[in-house]
Amino acid sequence: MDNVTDVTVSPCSDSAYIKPLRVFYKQNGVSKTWDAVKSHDSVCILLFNKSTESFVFVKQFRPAIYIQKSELQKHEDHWKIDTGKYPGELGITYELCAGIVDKDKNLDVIAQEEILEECGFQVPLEKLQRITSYRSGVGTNGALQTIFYAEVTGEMRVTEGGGNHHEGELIDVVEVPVKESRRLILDDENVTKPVGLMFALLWFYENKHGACST
Ligand SMILES: Nc1ncnc2c1ncn2[C@@H]1O[C@H](COP(=O)(O)OP(=O)(O)O[C@H]2O[C@H](CO)[C@@H](O)[C@H](O)[C@H]2O)[C@@H](O)[C@H]1O
Ligand SMILES: [Mg+2]
Repeated sequence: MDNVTDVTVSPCSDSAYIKPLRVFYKQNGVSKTWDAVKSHDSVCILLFNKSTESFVFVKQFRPAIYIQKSELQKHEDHWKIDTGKYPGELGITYELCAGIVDKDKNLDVIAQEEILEECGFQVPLEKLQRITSYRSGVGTNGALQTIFYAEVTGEMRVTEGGGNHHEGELIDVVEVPVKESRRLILDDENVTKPVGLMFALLWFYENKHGACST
């Protein structure tokens, strides 16, 4: 998964996923500009495996994280990244199972599909608990992310998960015991993770303490 080579980077103006835009506006009569990215909303799911008393997370290579942690070297109309100096592991994250809202379906249905595709669990819709929603960023991308919680068991696992291979998705499903989650994931700044995952763990510790024996 972290065997990432031949990295080149170019400007992007025709994406199916994001639209970089410049916003011109007046605030209290003062002219201003702001550069922002319009993108899809998303859903994510905190999965708790009752059979193993573990959280189910996904690990994957995230190009957006990788380029932030690397140095871009200009080459004519594009950039290169020296993967000897900046190995692919820099872009590996721990995340909640998640997906973009790019279909005209209810959010819980999209969440259900992502759980199956990425983690291999068949979860009935009524088992999905909507926790809340928040803005995933405020500076450049203010897309809405809705977070769900679902308890699963070993019997609900129908595939290995791993993402949609036709879309090139390469995902490792990792189970982290609740007892070790604070130390392994939450407290360790060397684990690259989005804030939604940290929020989800704190929400669980506060609201689902009785869901396991810890
Ligand atoms: N920018 C992009 N460039 C190229 N291909 C892309 C792409 N975004 C998605 N894809 C394609 O769509 C596939 C499915 O992606 P998902 O629906 O699982 O969204 P993802 O979890 O990556 O990000 C979603 O969920 C995370 C986790 O919360 C949010 O941070 C994020 O904004 C949201 O897109 C990817 O495997 C890839 O093929
Ligand atoms: Mg995803």
